[in-house]
Amino acid sequence: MEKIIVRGGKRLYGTVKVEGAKNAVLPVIAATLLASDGKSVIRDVPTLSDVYTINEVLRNLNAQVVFENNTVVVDASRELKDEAPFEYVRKMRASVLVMGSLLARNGRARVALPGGCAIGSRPIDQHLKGFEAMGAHVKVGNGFIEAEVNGRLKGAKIYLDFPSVGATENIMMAATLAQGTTILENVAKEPEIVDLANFLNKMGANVRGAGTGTIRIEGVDVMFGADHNIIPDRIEAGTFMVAAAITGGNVLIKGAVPEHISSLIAKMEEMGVIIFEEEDGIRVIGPDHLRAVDIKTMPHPGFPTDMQSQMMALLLRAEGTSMITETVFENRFMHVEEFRRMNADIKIEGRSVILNGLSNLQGAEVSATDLRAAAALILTGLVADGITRVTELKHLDRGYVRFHEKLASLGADIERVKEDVETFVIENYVSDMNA
Ligand SMILES: CC(=O)N[C@H]1[C@@H](OP(=O)(O)OP(=O)(O)OC[C@H]2O[C@@H](n3ccc(=O)[nH]c3=O)[C@H](O)[C@@H]2O)O[C@H](CO)[C@@H](O)[C@@H]1O
Ligand SMILES: C=C(OP(=O)(O)O)C(=O)O
Repeated sequence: MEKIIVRGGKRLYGTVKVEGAKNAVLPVIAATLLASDGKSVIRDVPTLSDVYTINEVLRNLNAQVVFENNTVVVDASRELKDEAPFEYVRKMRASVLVMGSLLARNGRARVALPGGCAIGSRPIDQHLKGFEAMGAHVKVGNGFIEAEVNGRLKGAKIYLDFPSVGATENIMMAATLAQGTTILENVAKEPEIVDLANFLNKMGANVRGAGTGTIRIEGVDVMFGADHNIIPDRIEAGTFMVAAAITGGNVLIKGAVPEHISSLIAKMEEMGVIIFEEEDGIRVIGPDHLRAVDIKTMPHPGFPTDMQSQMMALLLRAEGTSMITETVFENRFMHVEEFRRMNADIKIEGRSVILNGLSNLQGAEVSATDLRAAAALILTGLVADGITRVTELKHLDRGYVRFHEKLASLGADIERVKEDVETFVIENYVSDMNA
């Protein structure tokens, strides 16, 4: 079993560079399927397990994909297959993002139903509502969603009941090759939506308004491969900002874009963290005393749910009582029990968590329940007394590249090991005997 082992107590200093954004690169790679002519070259691609998974999905659909030196090259000019099987969708829900491109390109798409996951049930009804409004017949059965259209998709006016990131992206991709104009209302405004729109426009699409609440897409007849650099990962940047703050360190996070994380900067400043914008990134200096604050996760530009668990770790070091309310996912508090194993004074009340900071955090064996929980537990380990062992690293590898190495380069006492269960039991037995 692989584990990350952290010994708490080191302040972090130095510079760390942010990778390309996971949540931008996945839809962009899905969008390359729209090009029936020419190759797409996607740069600044992080070496995450999710990227390998989406590349496999594309290869399975008959696209040619090469991933080398942080660059993905896709040739989707051959005839594409229609189906994304369960083995990929199960590994990564974002596989469902190929549906819009396939439907637009082939007139048919069959994608395994994603099902629920550790952070909630995560339905895709808004994606499907959009496809149906554009003339597709959608059928769900035998664990698959099948969407089919007679001829081409037709532009439509679509209102999303919630500004879903995935639905905005999937419908946007489908609408690029539709006949006529699509007006998408109440859409997600995340920076990753803007990045996708920029890529689609380079491919020959006509998408306007990304980043606002309404997106207008004039359908085009054909799209081409294009060259694109992925935006920096604001959630990875935010995670290192918390790492600096929680340890009372001083770290320059290179490549971080302040405008993408203004809600996080505001909340950290409210807590007393010192933050400077520098030419090539954001500098974070952790103070000796942190103040408690309340946080509510919201769609962008509200506070990102993907930073909720890392901020929970930081608030455990703040003086006073904080409340975190999760409004985006209905079940994104699985990590709370793991924090309690580290002696955190924390409880769940409905969709909120109430926590009292400054309890004596203790190292423990904890299990990552999702990728941000993995990062949050490691961050807590940086300041806990003794040794923290974090397991279930497959979650971490979905969203962070060489996380432990980057923290070690800033001075953390951290390693990643393959530890068999027997050795661990014996070690603990010996240390218990010596205690
Ligand atoms: C690969 C990727 O980019 N993942 C991000 C994306 O996920 P994802 O695109 O899955 O998130 P959504 O914005 O779609 O989901 C937000 C909420 O809307 C609900 N919903 C969504 C679609 C739908 O058809 N029906 C419905 O009810 C979901 O269950 C959830 O409660 O945005 C989330 C919210 O910022 C982030 O946490 C994820 O990191
Ligand atoms: C929830 C996340 O990702 P995904 O939507 O890929 O599960 C995340 O990045 O925190």
